[in-house]
Amino acid sequence: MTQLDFPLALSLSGVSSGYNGGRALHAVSLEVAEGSVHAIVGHNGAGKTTLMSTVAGELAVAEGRIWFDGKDISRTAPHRRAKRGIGYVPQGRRVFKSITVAEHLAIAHRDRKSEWNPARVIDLFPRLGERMKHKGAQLSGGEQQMLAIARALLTSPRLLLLDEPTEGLAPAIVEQIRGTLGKLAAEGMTILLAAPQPEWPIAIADHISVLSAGKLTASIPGSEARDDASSLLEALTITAGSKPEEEPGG
Ligand SMILES: Nc1ncnc2c1ncn2[C@@H]1O[C@H](COP(=O)(O)OP(=O)(O)OP(=O)(O)O)[C@@H](O)[C@H]1O
Repeated sequence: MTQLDFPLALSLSGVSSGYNGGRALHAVSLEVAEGSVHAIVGHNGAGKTTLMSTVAGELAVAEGRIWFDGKDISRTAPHRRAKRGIGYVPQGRRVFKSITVAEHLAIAHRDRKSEWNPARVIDLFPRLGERMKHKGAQLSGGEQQMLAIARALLTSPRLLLLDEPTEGLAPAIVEQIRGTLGKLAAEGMTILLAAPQPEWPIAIADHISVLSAGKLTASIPGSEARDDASSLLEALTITAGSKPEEEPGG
């Protein structure tokens, strides 16, 4: 699939954002076609989380515009973006330690008429079905990640944002998460995900972009990356160790 074959689900135009008046993201322009998987790869500190939380609305857009489903959501509050169909799986998972898997799912499943329900997410992640009475603190990292994705799916998103969903997980679990995301993508879910390296996303991505020091420095179709990932790896190598630009007074 090329970016032009399908309508756009998400579009960023010259988006900058950051912390304490400074910028960690610099004029990022990005298009995610409906039903496609777009992977953002970049080293630690490249700005992946900043980008994801800006799209989710947790971080304000300082410059530029974000469109979702053809509407300008640049100033839309996070809960309204969620209502419009943006599901966010943040880095670190944000699973509650003291409540059970069943309770997490019940809380997330607010809209009884939605196309996703606890039975459907358990179908996708059978392991969660076996851990329903376990509290967040008793879950492994992989189970917490599954729960974080399940919780986002229960909001019936049309765009799923995943920030480093395989961070710290064993290879077998990474494979499982990749398989599940591939399945969701095959069912038509639009996915924007962030990862430090292209290794695992390359198999499912329709498009891969490199983020470095808050700027997009390379962007190629997934099919091209699967044939030859050298340009991506080169972009990552060139930018290894580069630091985000300091803003005066930032
Ligand atoms: N809460 C914060 N306050 C101030 N600066 C921050 C904050 N969070 C991130 N930064 C800075 O913004 C820049 C981008 O960080 P960000 O977390 O977006 O990168 P990342 O690519 O997600 O890295 P990682 O892989 O380590 O999560 C870094 O220089 C980081 O130090």
